[in-house]
Amino acid sequence: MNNILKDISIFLIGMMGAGKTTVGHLLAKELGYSRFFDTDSLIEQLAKGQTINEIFTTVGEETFREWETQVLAELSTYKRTVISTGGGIVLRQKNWSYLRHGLIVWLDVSVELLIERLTEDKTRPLLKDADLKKKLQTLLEQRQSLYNQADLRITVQPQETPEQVTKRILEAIPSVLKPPAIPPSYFN
Ligand SMILES: Nc1ncnc2c1ncn2[C@@H]1O[C@H](COP(=O)(O)OP(=O)(O)O)[C@@H](O)[C@H]1O
Ligand SMILES: O=C(O)C1=C[C@@H](OP(=O)(O)O)[C@@H](O)[C@H](O)C1
Ligand SMILES: [Mg+2]
Repeated sequence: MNNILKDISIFLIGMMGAGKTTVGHLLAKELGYSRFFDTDSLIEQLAKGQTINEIFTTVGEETFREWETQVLAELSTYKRTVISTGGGIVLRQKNWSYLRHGLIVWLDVSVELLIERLTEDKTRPLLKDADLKKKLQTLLEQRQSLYNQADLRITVQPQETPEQVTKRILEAIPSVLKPPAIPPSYFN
C-alpha cells in the first residue's frame, strides 16, 4: 500500500459523528504513517486548551472557521500523514485547495446512524439545543454535494466497526490513485 500511496497524505471528511477522528487514528497506524492529526484537536491547542464548545462560545463560529483554515493550510504541507477534519471544513472553497494536496476520503454515514452516535454527545456546539434529526438533515442537505467532491466515498454500514471501515478504505485506495505517467522513453 505504501508503495502505491508514495508519500501522499489522506484527509478524512464527512458529517459530525461519521467516525473521522476514530478511523483516522487506525488508518494512520495501518498505513505505517507516524503522523495523525485531527484539525479540531489542533484548534483546541491553538486556543490554549479551550474545547470546541468553549471556542464557539468565546470567539464564535466565524473565528473557529478562520483557525480551521489556518490549521488546514499548515497540515496540507505534510506528507505521509492522516488528517481527520471537522465536518464543516468543506464549506470554504479555499479549504478545497488545501484538501486537494492529499487523497480525500468521505465517510458517508446515514442520519439515523449519526443520531445513534450523537444523541448523548455534548461536544458538538452546532447540535446544542437543536432537534438532532432536523439539524443533521439540514446540515447534510447543505453539505452533501460538497462531500461528494471527495476522491473516495466510503458508505459506512450500521454494524461496521472502525476497524472494518479502516480496512475498506485501505482496500479502496488503489482504485482511486492516478496511474503513473507514461515514461517519455516509452515513445522512443
Ligand atoms: N464504526 C463505528 N462504529 C460505532 N461507533 C463509532 C464508529 N466510528 C465512530 N464511532 C463513535 O461515534 C462517535 C463519533 O465518532 P468520531 O470519530 O468522533 O466522529 P467524527 O470525528 O467524524 O465527528 C464516537 O463516540 C465514536 O466512538
Ligand atoms: O460539522 C461541523 O461544522 C463541525 C464538526 C466538528 O467536528 P467533527 O466532524 O469531528 O465532529 C467540529 O469541527 C465543530 O463542532 C463543527
Ligand atoms: Mg472529529
